[in-house]
Amino acid sequence: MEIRETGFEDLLVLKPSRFADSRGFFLESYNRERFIKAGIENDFKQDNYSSSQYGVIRGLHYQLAPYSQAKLVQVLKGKILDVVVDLRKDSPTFGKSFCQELSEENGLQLMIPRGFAHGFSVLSPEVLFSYKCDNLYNKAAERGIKYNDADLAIAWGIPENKIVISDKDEGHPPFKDAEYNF
Ligand SMILES: Cc1cn([C@H]2C[C@H](O)[C@@H](COP(=O)(O)OP(=O)(O)O[C@H]3O[C@@H](C)C(=O)[C@@H](O)[C@H]3O)O2)c(=O)[nH]c1=O
Repeated sequence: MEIRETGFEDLLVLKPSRFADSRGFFLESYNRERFIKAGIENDFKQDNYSSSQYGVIRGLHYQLAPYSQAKLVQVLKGKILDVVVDLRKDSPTFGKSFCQELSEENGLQLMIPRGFAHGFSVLSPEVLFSYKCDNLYNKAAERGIKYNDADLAIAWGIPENKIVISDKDEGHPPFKDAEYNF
C-alpha cells in the first residue's frame, strides 16, 4: 500500500497494491494490521455503499462529536471527485478544502479523519461508492454545509444544469453559519 500525504494532518491518499492476472485483479481494500502499522488506528464500525448516476452531488456531510466519523472511502465502479473540508478549529488547514479524483481505474482511497465535512460528485455515467466509518450513523448528529457555498467555491466538475442533488443537501446552511464542534 502506497501512502501519500495531502498537506492536511491525518488526511491521506492511499493506493492499495493490485495483483493483476488473466482473470482480472485482486486487492486488499482494508487490512487492519497493515493500517495500524501505517499509523491508521481507527476502529471501523460501519460499512456503506451507494450507487449514483452522472451529475449527482452528495454532501457536504458530517456528524457532530461525539458521533463524528472518520471515513475510508473508495470507488468500486466509475469515477468521482471526492471533496473534504477541514472543520477542525485548531487545524492549520481549517476551512480549506481538498479534492481528489477517485476511480475504479486509479484505485485510490481517501482516509478522512474525524472533523471533516465530506462529499463527492459523480463524473462517470454510474458510480458505486464504498466506505468504512469508525462511528455509527446518528441521524440527530447529522449536519451539512451547502455544496455550492460561495466562500468554499468548490469546483465539482458538473455543469450547473446537470447537477442532481437531494432536497436535504439543497437545504444545508452556508459554511459561515454551519454548526460544528471539532
Ligand atoms: C448515511 C446513512 C444514511 N442512512 C439513511 C438515511 C436516509 O434515509 C438514506 C439516505 O441518506 P443520505 O441522503 O444522507 O445518503 P448520502 O447522501 O449518501 O450520505 C452519505 O454521503 C456521503 C457524502 C458521506 O460522507 C456519508 O457519510 C453519508 O453522509 O439512508 C442510513 O440509514 N444510514 C447511514 O449511515
